[in-house]
Amino acid sequence: MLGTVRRFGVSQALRATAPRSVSARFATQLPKWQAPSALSSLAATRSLHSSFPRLSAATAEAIVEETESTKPAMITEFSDLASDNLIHNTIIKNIIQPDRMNLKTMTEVQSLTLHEIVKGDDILAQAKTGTGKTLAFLVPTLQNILNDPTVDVSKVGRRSARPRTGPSEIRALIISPTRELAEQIAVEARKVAFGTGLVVQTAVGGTQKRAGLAKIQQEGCHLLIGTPGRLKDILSDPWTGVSAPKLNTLILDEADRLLDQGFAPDVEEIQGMLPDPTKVDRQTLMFSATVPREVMQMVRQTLKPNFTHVNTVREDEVPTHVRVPQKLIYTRGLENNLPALLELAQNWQARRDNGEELRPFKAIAYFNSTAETKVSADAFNAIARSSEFRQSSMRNMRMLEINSRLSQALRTRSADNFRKAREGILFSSDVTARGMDFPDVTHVIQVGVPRDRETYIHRLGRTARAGKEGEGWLFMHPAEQDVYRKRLGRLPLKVDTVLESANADLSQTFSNDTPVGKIVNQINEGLAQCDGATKVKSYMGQLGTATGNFNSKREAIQALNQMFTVGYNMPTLPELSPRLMQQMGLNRLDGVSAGDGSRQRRDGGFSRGGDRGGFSRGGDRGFSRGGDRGGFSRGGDRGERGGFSRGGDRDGFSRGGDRGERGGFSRGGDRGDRSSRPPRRSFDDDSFRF
Ligand SMILES: Nc1ncnc2c1ncn2[C@@H]1O[C@H](COP(=O)(O)OP(=O)(O)OP(=O)(O)O)[C@@H](O)[C@H]1O
Repeated sequence: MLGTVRRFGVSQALRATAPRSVSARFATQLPKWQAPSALSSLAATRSLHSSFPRLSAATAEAIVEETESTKPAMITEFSDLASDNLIHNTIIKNIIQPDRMNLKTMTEVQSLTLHEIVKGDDILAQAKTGTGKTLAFLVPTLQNILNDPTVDVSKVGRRSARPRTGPSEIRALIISPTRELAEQIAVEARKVAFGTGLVVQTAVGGTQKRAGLAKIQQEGCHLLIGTPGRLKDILSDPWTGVSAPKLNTLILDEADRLLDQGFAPDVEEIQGMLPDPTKVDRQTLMFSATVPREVMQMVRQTLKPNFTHVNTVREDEVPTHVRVPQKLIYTRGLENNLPALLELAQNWQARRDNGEELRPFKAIAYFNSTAETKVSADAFNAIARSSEFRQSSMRNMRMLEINSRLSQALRTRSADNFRKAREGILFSSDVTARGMDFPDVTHVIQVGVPRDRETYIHRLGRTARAGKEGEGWLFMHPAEQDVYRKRLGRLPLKVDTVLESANADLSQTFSNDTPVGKIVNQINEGLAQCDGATKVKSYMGQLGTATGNFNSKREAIQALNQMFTVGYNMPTLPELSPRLMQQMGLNRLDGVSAGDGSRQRRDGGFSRGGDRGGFSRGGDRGFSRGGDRGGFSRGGDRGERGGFSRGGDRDGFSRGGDRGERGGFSRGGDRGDRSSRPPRRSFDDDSFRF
């Protein structure tokens, strides 16, 4: 991958040119400003908040070793940040006041980066998911803007008056890989900046560009937060009047994602639109829970040579929270995934009903293909509408769906509803895998082996945040075993056999007399109410994932066919066009249904009720057009990536006509240079569609 990324030249564009020494401080090389006095308060802090990731013993030891008496003491309490005017009183109040953010003690990553950022250093910060990285970069960045004498916030507090800022007053820019994350960061930033006069704005895809621009023009902007596509769009368009000639700080949240080949070209272009770093000094901050080795080199080329590397995940540590139990469920077939998911929810609820003190079941189920997300959400929604469910103790569970195929309004609504929900399941693609801070998620369930280790870690990180407990589950077909080992490496997953329906033979007929039979029948009824076309899309979507994940293509096809006929109860398999079969290397495989889709059309196409199957809506174009996206097409947002091939072939690989896409299988999308990486991604790949 590095080779590819280097070709894009991001490092050049990103590099600040001020002369620097050549020392980067790494991992446990902790802030030089740490003084021994901090350790007593440290111990007190930890005893108060034992489960929250504060400074670890190893860190503390390292701190003692690294201590230089000339450096200021490390601060661990937000209230102490007022000393030496380090952080503006208004910001501190916003953070600590009970009626505001109500936070008291800084997390490890916050303590370890604050001084360095205020000092103006470039930083790479790696800390586990849910440990407060957002505030770690927001607080000092907002403070730095306030410290800038050319920033005018003199009209603060006067109701009608806005501070004197225009669209060209942007001092800091935060790039986020997803829209939802950008919005979430903005909400947090506005809380921190409240009453300071600093103006925070967003620029994210899927929203009305004109309305967003008008807001920036009317209200001005000091801190802009956005997604790569929209940022590029507005910064490159002279008619928007939005530019950043005084920009001093650039922040890449989920930095490894933004430096990956999918986003790197956009990030590079955005850099090119910012002031020349030889003329306007620029600080660059990178934050993520994961920094794979490949990206590390890229980071080094990107940051100033003496950047500070704060890594709160020890080298010898698995970068998932030890306190998150992670369970591996082998499923008999792909059709067992949904029954197993329902059983998991029911088991939890039954324990609650029996008086165990458990939090309400609030889960995110991650799928590797968008269409599978939809089928699953549709089936569970149908179940939730049944009278049996509505009379059960699970009746308050919300069944929500989020993926890039939904309009931005629906995505936002789903995210908001899930945030507010006390209990429920969010059926999600990877659009929520990074950074999203949904409160009180008790379970993260990953259906199928994810594309890479980082994805596993970030998805898992949606639970057990800010010191809370949580569980991780991975549902996996036995034929994914090899890829599981290669891709995920060392992780603390334990095989669990508690879910009976995961191993049931679903080709049998079940009576409602047994718990498993009841679950299977509920799922069957739910799936029976799903659109046949959606099921075809799900098959097609999973075709790419399964052939990439399974030990062999033959096993993948068998498993998919079984899921389609037995699980989805569809009588005829989707036909694959000769061209598609050739491209996927499926030509000589038994079980592949070759054709042009006429069988599905003859049989009734997109009938509701799920018993007749479906194929393509319009004429004889094969699987889907851009809008349908039956698995291979791409579409939706600007800035999306991935998919299969480019070039709009109508046998199922068409692009959705969106702008700014790149990558994909045919264009080096198999990351051949990441030898340990999975070569394939789902064809209706969602995590590239932000
Ligand atoms: N010092 C603190 N004390 C208690 N809670 C905190 C503190 N700082 C942040 N939080 C809360 O912790 C939660 C997680 O924070 P945040 O979303 O910034 O995590 P993150 O490290 O960025 O996670 P991810 O890697 O998933 O993006 C948020 O709800 C946030 O409000």
